[in-house]
Amino acid sequence: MAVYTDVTDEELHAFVAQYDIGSVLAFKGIAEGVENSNFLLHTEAGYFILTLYEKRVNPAELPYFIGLMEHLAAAGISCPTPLANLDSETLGTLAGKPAAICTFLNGMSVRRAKAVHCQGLGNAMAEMHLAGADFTMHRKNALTVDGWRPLFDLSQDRADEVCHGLAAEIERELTVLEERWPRDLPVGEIHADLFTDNVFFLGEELSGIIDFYFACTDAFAYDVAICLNAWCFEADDSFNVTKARALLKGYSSVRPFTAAEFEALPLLARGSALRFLLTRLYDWLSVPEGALVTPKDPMEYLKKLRFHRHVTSARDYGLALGDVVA
Ligand SMILES: Nc1ncnc2c1ncn2[C@@H]1O[C@H](COP(=O)(O)OP(=O)(O)OP(=O)(O)O)[C@@H](O)[C@H]1O
Ligand SMILES: N[C@@H](CCO)C(=O)O
Repeated sequence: MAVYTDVTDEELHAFVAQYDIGSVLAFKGIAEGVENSNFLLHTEAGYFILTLYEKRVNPAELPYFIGLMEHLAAAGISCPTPLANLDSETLGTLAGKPAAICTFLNGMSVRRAKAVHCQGLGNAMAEMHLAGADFTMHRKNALTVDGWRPLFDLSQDRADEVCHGLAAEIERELTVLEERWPRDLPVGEIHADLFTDNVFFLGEELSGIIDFYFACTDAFAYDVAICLNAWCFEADDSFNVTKARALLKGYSSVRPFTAAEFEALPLLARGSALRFLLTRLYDWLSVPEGALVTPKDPMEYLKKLRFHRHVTSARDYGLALGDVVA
């Protein structure tokens, strides 16, 4: 469950009174999510999401996340828009935590994405990348190649409890990726956690993107690689090239890939698989006794990583050089 902080009626009313959204009609905690406390807020002006930022979000980075959502929303991207209060501030304090109220987005995440959803995702991701081009703030990606080894150090000794030989396999992979990681690809603001639970659809139409709290300044194609992993594998771990082709076509019809991005895609997909393997491995080994959270399966990402290791070209993902590269 993701309500870590209790908010009293008095605190809530005083907080909402700082905004021009009328008085509170209803307020309830949202169970989904694990990072922050989220509440559905109904006021005389409509529905909103109230978020209290919990300990894994660095308060110093909130202006970047809030600013990026504001910027993208103003550019026409369907993402939560932070509301400014009567003092023109988008970030306040509630129950001792940094807090913001954002617009509510209609739609639902899909349990089983179809190719048409992947195509819509590709379109929207490319539009988001283009819309971020004139955003002036930047944030280093803490979870790219330079951050993986320190993260691995935290789990290395116990990695083989999850799978025999895992520590050695990760060590070999890290060595390869540190050596070959591409550093000269087109960069900009990326979402970096565009999993199915963060994308809403109304039927087959994409209606919104949420949860920008891993967003950072990094290679656009790395965001694409994250999505290949999160959207294009089936429950039996097989890769669905039809979905991948739809995702890549959807993306490149808005923002064509460069030749360097085409070349780098298999390596970026390996790196992205390793990134989620490492964070999941850490979380798996760190679940406190009796905790209610179910950690996500690190092995899913080991299997994805092994798949990409055998990919020799982005053609294997259904991307045709002649078709899409500018
Ligand atoms: N702007 C929004 N409009 C509608 N629903 C939203 C919005 N923001 C969040 N939600 C709802 O709240 C849930 C949790 O939000 P979110 O994924 O941002 O939380 P989190 O704790 O940061 O998540 P995570 O654990 O995925 O990092 C979402 O699954 C969605 O149901
Ligand atoms: N999307 C991440 C968790 C939240 O960042 C994962 O599936 O491992």
